[in-house]
Amino acid sequence: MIEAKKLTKTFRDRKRGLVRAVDRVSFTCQPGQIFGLLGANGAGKTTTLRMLGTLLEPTQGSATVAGFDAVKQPEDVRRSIGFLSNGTALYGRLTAREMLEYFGRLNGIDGAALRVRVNELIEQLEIGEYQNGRCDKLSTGQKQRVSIARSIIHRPPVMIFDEPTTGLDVMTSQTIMSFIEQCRDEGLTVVFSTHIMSEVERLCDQVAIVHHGKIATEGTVSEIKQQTGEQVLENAFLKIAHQLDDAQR
Ligand SMILES: Nc1ncnc2c1ncn2[C@@H]1O[C@H](COP(=O)(O)OP(=O)(O)OP(=O)(O)O)[C@@H](O)[C@H]1O
Repeated sequence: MIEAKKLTKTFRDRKRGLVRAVDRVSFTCQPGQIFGLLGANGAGKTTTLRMLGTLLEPTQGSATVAGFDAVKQPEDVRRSIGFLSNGTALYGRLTAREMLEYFGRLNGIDGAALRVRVNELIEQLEIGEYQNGRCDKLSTGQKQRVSIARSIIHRPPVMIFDEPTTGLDVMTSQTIMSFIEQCRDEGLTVVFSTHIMSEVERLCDQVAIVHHGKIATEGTVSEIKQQTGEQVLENAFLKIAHQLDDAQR
């Protein structure tokens, strides 16, 4: 489970002064649920996910991830999560298989257990054909499959996806979305960020619309449509964003 309580992050920016990137964001995501953060560029999605993933410390507020406090127990949180963004790096000189073995060892898996887990992921994600190819020679889609396998090798109970399909073609995006669904079906707690409406419609059990660092509204996709009186999620999103902008003027 993930519980964010009034998570806040301010950055000191040379040009803009103090930037409140995330402003008192609270939400809960249960096991077997996909929670989506939907927002435009600069809304604060990545910063929120990075705080959950212990990559950034909140200025205020707190978060519990898989029962551990993100500030006080960062090691435990890191062991309990898989983090996938579209920039998740692979080491070019390693083969796909070596890459998975390497990350398995980093996560304390070794010997026969490591072989079994790597083989399982190679089969599940259809990496077999290019498992012995160097990562820098793989196509974007192939790399993304290896990145997925890498992020989940230690069987974390929580998965965090930061705009995982940005810049990918339709086929690769479909692979990622199916994988996100599979995580949910296996009972994992899944949080992901996106600005793509169709992904939210397909995947999210619960969605929060993030605008200028704040959660503007939260609910199921149909609740948000109903709230705004809009049939199309994009229109509902725009309406909420405009209302918030008007209120701030
Ligand atoms: N290290 C930083 N220093 C200063 N400002 C930052 C820093 N990181 C993020 N910001 C600012 O915080 C705000 C939120 O950024 P964030 O990357 O979280 O948004 P996002 O919703 O993920 O956007 P995108 O979809 O473009 O990735 C933006 O105004 C951004 O410029």
